[in-house]
Amino acid sequence: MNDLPRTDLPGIVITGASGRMGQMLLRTVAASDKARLVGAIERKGHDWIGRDAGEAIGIGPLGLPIEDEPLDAFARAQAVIDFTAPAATLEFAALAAQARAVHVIGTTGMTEADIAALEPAARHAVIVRAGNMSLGVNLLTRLTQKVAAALDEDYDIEVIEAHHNQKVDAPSGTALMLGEAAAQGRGVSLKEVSDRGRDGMTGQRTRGHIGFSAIRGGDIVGEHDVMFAAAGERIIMRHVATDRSIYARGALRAALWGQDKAPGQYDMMDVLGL
Ligand SMILES: NC(=O)c1ccc[n+]([C@@H]2O[C@H](COP(=O)([O-])OP(=O)(O)OC[C@H]3O[C@@H](n4cnc5c(N)ncnc54)[C@H](O)[C@@H]3O)[C@@H](O)[C@H]2O)c1
Ligand SMILES: O=C(O)C1=N[C@H](C(=O)O)CCC1
Repeated sequence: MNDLPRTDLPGIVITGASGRMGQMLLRTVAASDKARLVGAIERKGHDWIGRDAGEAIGIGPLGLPIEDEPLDAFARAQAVIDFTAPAATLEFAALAAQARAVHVIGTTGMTEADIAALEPAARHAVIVRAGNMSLGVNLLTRLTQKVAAALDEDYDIEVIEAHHNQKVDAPSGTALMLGEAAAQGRGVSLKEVSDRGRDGMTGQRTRGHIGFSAIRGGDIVGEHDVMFAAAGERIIMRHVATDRSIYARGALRAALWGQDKAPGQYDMMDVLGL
């Protein structure tokens, strides 16, 4: 047990505490007057284990040591915010369900099989999962669906994303969310119309397909364009993230929103009422 003051505010555990998002989430929850930090988790063997989470991220002592036993931490939490990696997220889903804690999943790069494997956990606890937790991207997603529904296949849909050079998955979770929304708007299955990784003699573009391109470089936080390209005109809708706090604020909002919901799988559209 840590020596944080006990209050009635929902207790939150952050997994992947040393990561780019883990650190931003620790800052966001520590500064919030709507929740309190009750745990910070890293993988076994990480050199931050045992260090005070606040000192490790440079905001001063929080009285919260970084731990490597997730279930112990989840048992004293009302929510777990998890931006890590697919294998870790599957493990955390089972443990969060055991603890009946809301599991907010920001992790991307999950396969269809990974997502299906969340279902047993969602029978016992609330899971909120989204490839992007920001208000702006979720609005763009809804707009994309509406524009795709309004236009026919004379408009070629392309999703272009750019991220930092440490990102390990492509297309980004956000790009897939946007592509899925475009496919839904058109009334087609993304799986059947998705064009990824064009290279070499690809032949002409297939009418009705949705294309994806990924740029990786430097410290780009996250940029997404949805392009509707037709003869004589192009509509381009763009979201540019300049600070990871937009994702952390969305994740905290999801953790609080989930407190009185029935077990099941939800996304940020549910949280934001979009
Ligand atoms: N949904 C969103 O809004 C959103 C926004 C930003 C990033 N992301 C996603 O979040 C994930 C993390 O991104 P990042 O930039 O913070 O990556 P990162 O590599 O900086 O951090 C990941 C952290 O997870 C930790 N981790 C891995 N396995 C673990 C385990 N078994 N137990 C405990 N900790 C473990 C790593 O040690 C690392 O500290 C990625 O999938 C990324 O795409 C999603
Ligand atoms: O930095 C990342 O990694 C991000 N991942 C999410 C994605 O894959 O879309 C959200 C944007 C930042």
